[in-house]
Amino acid sequence: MSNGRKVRVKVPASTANLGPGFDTLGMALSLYAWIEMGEAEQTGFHLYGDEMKDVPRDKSNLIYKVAQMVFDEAGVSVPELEISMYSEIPLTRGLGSSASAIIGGMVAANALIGSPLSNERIFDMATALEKHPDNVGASLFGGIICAAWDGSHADVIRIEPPEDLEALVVIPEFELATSKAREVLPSSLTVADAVYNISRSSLLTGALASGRLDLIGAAMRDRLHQPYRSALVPGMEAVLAEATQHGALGIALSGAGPTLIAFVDRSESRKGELEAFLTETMRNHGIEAQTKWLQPCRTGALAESVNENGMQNQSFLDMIKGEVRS
Ligand SMILES: Nc1ncnc2c1ncn2[C@@H]1O[C@H](COP(=O)(O)OP(=O)(O)O)[C@@H](O)[C@H]1O
Ligand SMILES: N[C@@H](CCOP(=O)(O)O)C(=O)O
Repeated sequence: MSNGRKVRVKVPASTANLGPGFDTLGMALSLYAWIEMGEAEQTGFHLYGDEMKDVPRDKSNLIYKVAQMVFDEAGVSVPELEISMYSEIPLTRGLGSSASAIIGGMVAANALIGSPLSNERIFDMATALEKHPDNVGASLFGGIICAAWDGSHADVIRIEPPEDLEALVVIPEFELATSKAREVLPSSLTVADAVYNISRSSLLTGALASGRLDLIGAAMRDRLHQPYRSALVPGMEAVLAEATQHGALGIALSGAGPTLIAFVDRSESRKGELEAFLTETMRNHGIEAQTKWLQPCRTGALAESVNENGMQNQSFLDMIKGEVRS
């Protein structure tokens, strides 16, 4: 029998790598997915929004599967679930939709059974599934994360994003699966390229931690993945080469792409020029792309009970309408 308990989780999107920090640096962004989960007598899904149209509505759904992993880990049995989800995070574009689904599903499932698992355990379980800690860390902890995965455990440091940092994402219309964008990577690198990336990744971490926005442009350069992925994203090479001349502090492929992410100083006066440059350059290469101004998101996935003490008793859809309007 269902105990009637329900939880809701709001989980942010993320951008991984930030240029040189391949599989280690990530940042949460102000673009969200909302998940409601409750124990049920029969499993059912209510998926809303354009991004959810091709997502499975049976027990093969990622949210259902990760919830069962959490219950197994905690030693409890909750076989039937009612799951609602709305997401504004585009799928397969390099903004961490799979990581947000994994983290959102795990955090919701854990909250539903009284939070027996620590966030650190959830981080390890999510990283084992996603295979790299950069997106899942950002969606779980918020802010900027630096993480290292040894195959069974991820160590992580969270950095508070600099106050003045703002992001412009350029989201091409086409999809690019992370698995496909990993297939084009070389199996080995020269020491010179490894040093190039280690030094910039370290510099970028230091620059973000100390608010040295002036160093971001030089620090975001990469020789480990972007040169190999540029053939998959027409226009990317030109955009990466020239965006800093149009007001960007720095620019990178977001995660495995095809989205590109430019960082700007909030007070930058050439934001319109940058947006026009990015859109037109992509269009000149045959790519239509949508732009969005986003903020670094300082909080990670948050769960709250739906019915407890009369709090949060509005319907999932009414809650979404209020959240997305505001
Ligand atoms: N809410 C969700 N429910 C089920 N599967 C999802 C959900 N969100 C994402 N996914 C899965 O994750 C895939 C996208 O992951 P990936 O290729 O890593 O790209 P990205 O994480 O950058 O959006 C989707 O094609 C889909 O299979
Ligand atoms: N470090 C990974 C990040 C993939 O991010 P996604 O948002 O594209 O899933 C990589 O670069 O492959």
